[in-house]
Amino acid sequence: MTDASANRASDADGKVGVVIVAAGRGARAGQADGPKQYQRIGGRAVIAHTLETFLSHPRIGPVVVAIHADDAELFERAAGANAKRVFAVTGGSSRQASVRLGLLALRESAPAKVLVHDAVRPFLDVGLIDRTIDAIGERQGALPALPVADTLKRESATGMIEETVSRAGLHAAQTPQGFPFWPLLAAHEKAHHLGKTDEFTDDAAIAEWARIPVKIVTGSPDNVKLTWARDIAMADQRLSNALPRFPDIRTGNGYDVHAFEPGDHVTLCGVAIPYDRKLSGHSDADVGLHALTDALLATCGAGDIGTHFPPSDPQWKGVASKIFVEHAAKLVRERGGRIANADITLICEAPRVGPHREAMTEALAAMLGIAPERISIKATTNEKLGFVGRGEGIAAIATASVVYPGDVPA
Ligand SMILES: Nc1ccn([C@@H]2O[C@H](COP(=O)(O)OP(=O)(O)OP(=O)(O)O)[C@@H](O)[C@H]2O)c(=O)n1
Ligand SMILES: C[C@](O)(CO)[C@H](O)COP(=O)(O)O
Repeated sequence: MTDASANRASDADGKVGVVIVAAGRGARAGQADGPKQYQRIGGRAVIAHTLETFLSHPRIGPVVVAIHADDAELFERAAGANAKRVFAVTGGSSRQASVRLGLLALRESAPAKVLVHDAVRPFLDVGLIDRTIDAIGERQGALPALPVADTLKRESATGMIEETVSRAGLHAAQTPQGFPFWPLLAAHEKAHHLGKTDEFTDDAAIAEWARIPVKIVTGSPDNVKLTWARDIAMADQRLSNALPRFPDIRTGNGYDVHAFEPGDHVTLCGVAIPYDRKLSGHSDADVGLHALTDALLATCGAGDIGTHFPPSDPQWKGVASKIFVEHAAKLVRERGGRIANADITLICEAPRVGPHREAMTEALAAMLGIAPERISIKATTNEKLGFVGRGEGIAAIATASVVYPGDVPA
């Protein structure tokens, strides 16, 4: 709790006092790990969202939070730095009792107007606060409410419908409810002294009993009260959907090189190209497909081509490298990945790649199961530099992009 004077606001500065009731046990929500106001939605406690909205509103002055005697630690943890910007008081055994204790704690600050709000309505907004404050009069309260939209039925003791109740003029009450401070406190005190300590489920009802007129202002459909476990799950879902998403797009690269040896063709990107030499290797030495296999494996951290097809294993002797690429694509798919594109650059002085590009693209599209426009095959010479430039072999660089399910974890 803070130094009271730091938060004290008076009529003079026109700031509005607030009582947030947070002393309930949340029996209907039935959360095993603490009352609903301390459950996390969108990464923060329910009450932290509620506090934030009030504390960042320019018209709001002193804020009192009525908490349960057992919840001091939970509250401090949930409110974080904001715990020091409010007065925490111990609430009572009913909502009404908690409101009264909160109002008593505000007496010293003596605000002209007070808002009473449920901690478990975290989706209130600035407009709703303003509308409510604006409608408070010297002897008039303000209640945000929405017209009832469902047809209403009264149930009999036997579980049958007794009657259909007209919904004309009926509204569902929300909070924050606003009142001139002293008349509301007087009404609560009177009820308390008459032993009426838990018969009013909201402050508009106690005002009605004390003959304080209450004006209805438009509520907000978002301003739901979290009552059941399902409400908490939906609130969390709602806030999570509102967070920026970081789709799980991953890029992998691969590099390979094979030397020439005597022969009559080279196999590049699955296509046999007549040539006066061949590439030496354990398999068909398709340097482009080897680089691409590594790029695909890299997108899911699945090692490299040697992890899956060790050159020491005789079963891979002379095989078509297509099986390496198809295996890597299968691993990607098994993890839910969708290949967005594949890009291969072949680096050689000869043979010429251009005339075979279309056939290579088609072969790769079939291997990967993606459209040809998602495949790019490029070739370049090495400007006669280095081993590639001297015509001793062919190098290849490949890049693959894969979209995996879900988001990048925070
Ligand atoms: N003795 C009480 C009871 C309720 N409240 C507060 O009043 C608001 C609305 O009450 P409700 O939704 O009924 O909360 P709970 O009483 O906690 O729920 P339940 O009735 O399911 O136990 C909540 O912010 C709750 O913490 C309070 O401050 N003190
Ligand atoms: C005050 C209130 O939020 C108005 O709708 C509501 O009455 C409080 O909840 P409870 O279940 O009646 O305690």
